[in-house]
Amino acid sequence: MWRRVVSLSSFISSSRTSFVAQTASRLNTCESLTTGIAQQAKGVIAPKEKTPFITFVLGGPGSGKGTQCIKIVETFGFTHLSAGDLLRREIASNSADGAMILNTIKEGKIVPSQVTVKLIQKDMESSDNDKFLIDGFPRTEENRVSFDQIISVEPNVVLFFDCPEEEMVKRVLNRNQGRVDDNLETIKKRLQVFEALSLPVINYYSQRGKLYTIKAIGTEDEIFEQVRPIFTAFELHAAG
Ligand SMILES: Nc1ncnc2c1ncn2[C@@H]1O[C@H](COP(=O)(O)OP(=O)(O)OP(=O)(O)O)[C@@H](O)[C@H]1O
Ligand SMILES: Nc1ccn([C@@H]2O[C@H](COP(=O)(O)O)[C@@H](O)[C@H]2O)c(=O)n1
Ligand SMILES: [Mg+2]
Repeated sequence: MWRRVVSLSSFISSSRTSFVAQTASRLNTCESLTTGIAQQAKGVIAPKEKTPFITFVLGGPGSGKGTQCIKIVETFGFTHLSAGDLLRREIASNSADGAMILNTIKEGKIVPSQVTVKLIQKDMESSDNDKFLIDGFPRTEENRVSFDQIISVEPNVVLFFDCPEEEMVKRVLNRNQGRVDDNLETIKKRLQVFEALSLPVINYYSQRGKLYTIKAIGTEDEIFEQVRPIFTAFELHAAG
């Protein structure tokens, strides 16, 4: 179904096969699609566009982003795209960028934005959902600008899991998932990168009124009770 719609979407979009155009085409029903496309091709009606609902999920290493994303997906039906997981998937698939990504992650540094944004874009475009949690992104100002240029959609919500450093270190060292960056040396570097490069992005969204800060201490359920009303409010808003 998605493949067919993608190929048809080239009729809708004029010069660039944008995410919005592809999303718009997905939102048409199969039946109305053929008629709609034909009418658009003749210039009778404008393409129906629906912008996806985007949540960026930010916080230091081990602050609990991935853990809370699982709960948000279960409760609110988002699609979870973890930038770190997408990069690890590239390493595992032995892609051309795999070795570069592995070295960057081991060093606790940030992978060039275009690489990460293209991976996010690919998963967004192949999803039937229009609600995305983009976890661990944007980590830098360069990430943010690159997303803006390539995907051209503003986030609706930016969550910031604010966790004390010593708690983050403790959680990462206990994580036990075999990650190459879960060691004290790399964690120290990741914390430095977070402070120097990610905090400015968090401040950027705070100034634009998009930031929701969660106190990321306590049990997983207690933390989720701070998250829940944010999305409930958006659901009510959409319904009302
Ligand atoms: N509230 C919590 N209390 C105690 N441990 C937690 C809590 N939330 C998550 N954890 C545990 O802490 C570890 C790190 O959590 P998680 O992987 O969700 O963090 P993250 O922010 O995604 O980290 P990273 O940026 O490194 O991917 C995991 O082992 C997780 O089970
Ligand atoms: N936007 C991003 C996100 C991640 N990375 C690299 O992956 C590492 C692990 O990320 P997690 O979100 O799983 O913690 C991270 O330390 C970076 O090396 C990135 O470059 N850009
Ligand atoms: Mg994570």
